[in-house]
Amino acid sequence: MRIDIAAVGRLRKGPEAAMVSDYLDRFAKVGRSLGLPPITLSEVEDKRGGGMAAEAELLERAIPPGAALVVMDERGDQPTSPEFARRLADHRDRARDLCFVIGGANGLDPGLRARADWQISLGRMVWPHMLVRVMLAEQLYRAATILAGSPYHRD
Ligand SMILES: C[S@@+](CC[C@H](N)C(=O)[O-])C[C@H]1O[C@@H](n2cnc3c(N)ncnc32)[C@H](O)[C@@H]1O
Repeated sequence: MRIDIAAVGRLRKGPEAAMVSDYLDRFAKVGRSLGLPPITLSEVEDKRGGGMAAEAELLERAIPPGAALVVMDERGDQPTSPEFARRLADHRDRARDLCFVIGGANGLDPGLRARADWQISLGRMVWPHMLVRVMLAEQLYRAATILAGSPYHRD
């Protein structure tokens, strides 16, 4: 199994980048004993201003073939953290690759959203995509701690 995050835009050095890196490191440490691989983050950038369609093409290239596609979108499902953890474990148990996709300032191409296996919302409000990276990385770490039975998550 592999787990990827494909995101539009380059995250410069700063607090968000530090938090993403910290949560992904923590995920890798906890995940090791759970059979969860370290997460790979790929950033895509369309410098020619081609909008959502051009970004979708770049994202498609970053999504590993055959991976279950999970798009982050405010219109999606709102799983609880334990439900999210179960879904992660389910993919691990079926050895299915997983790729989370985060759009840029324009949002995600409707075609990409339509072909997603799962659309996850972090609430109905729209968040800046850099914060969505932090929140997703934290939820992945939280999911790993739930699967490990550690007390980080409290219902
Ligand atoms: C600034 S938002 C783009 C908003 C854009 N106006 C739209 O209508 O989609 C950038 C990206 O962050 C993610 N995002 C923003 N808010 C979110 C939320 N509440 N839940 C899940 N993902 C969110 C989505 O992937 C979105 O494409």
